Amino acid sequence: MALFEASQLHKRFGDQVVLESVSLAFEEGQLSGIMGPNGAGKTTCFNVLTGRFAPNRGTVRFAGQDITGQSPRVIARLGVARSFQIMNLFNDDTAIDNIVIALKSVRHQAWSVWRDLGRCTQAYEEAAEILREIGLAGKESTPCQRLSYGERRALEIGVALAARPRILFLDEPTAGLGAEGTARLLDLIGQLKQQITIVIIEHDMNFLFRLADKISVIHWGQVIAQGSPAELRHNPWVQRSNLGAMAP
Ligand SMILES: Nc1ncnc2c1ncn2[C@@H]1O[C@H](COP(=O)(O)OP(=O)(O)OP(=O)(O)O)[C@@H](O)[C@H]1O
Repeated sequence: MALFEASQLHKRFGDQVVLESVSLAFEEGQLSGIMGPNGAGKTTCFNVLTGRFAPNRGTVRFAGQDITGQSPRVIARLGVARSFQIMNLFNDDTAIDNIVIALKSVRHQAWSVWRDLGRCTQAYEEAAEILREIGLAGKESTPCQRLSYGERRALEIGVALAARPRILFLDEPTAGLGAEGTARLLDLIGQLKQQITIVIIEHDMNFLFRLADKISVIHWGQVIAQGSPAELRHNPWVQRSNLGAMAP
């Protein structure tokens, strides 16, 4: 059984059907990619999978449990983390404080404990370890707004990892990154995929084809193609979109 499964999801906004019937399965330990044209419904799909919107029909299961229509908070607590196209960081706080605030051990504490965080060395050690994992060792005390754009994108992933999730959803992680930043992120996510199940929406096909174990193409509110990068290379739709050339 897949770690995370969506079955026949249907989502409409008023009269506009965005997801007609989308079924997806993400296997534990794999990196799954989602691609498709602009406006195809990829972010809406993430929003339904992670609880921001309830589907009109269909089911979502995580680790064998039906989580359809549960709130983002409940779903996050079960071990599902996500990042957004637009970054969600506290710009005035340091890199390490952004991580500390998001730590599972800290979030579950009372506010009085949070105020005493300056003395909570264990939380800071855990956060420093996450900063090392995402390649930001040495930037602990740097205010978030003084980090480069690429460093902030990495920090956002660190914030998601701070919840120690079982599955991580990343919405267009390369957005706004140049070639060098994208190459660094490729290395980072390549390392993270050894430790955690990851699902990525990505427009950068080269990036996705190099990282993903499996890719699903969403178009017209449905999954129109699915397979490994090598399998997708032979898919007629992918070939027409001139994406097949990027498969290994
Ligand atoms: N909260 C909402 N209310 C109404 N319509 C919405 C809402 N969220 C998304 N939509 C519509 O759903 C459609 C799909 O949008 P979505 O952002 O999911 O596509 P996408 O595939 O992620 O696009 P992109 O690749 O450009 O990010 C769009 O027409 C959008 O306007």
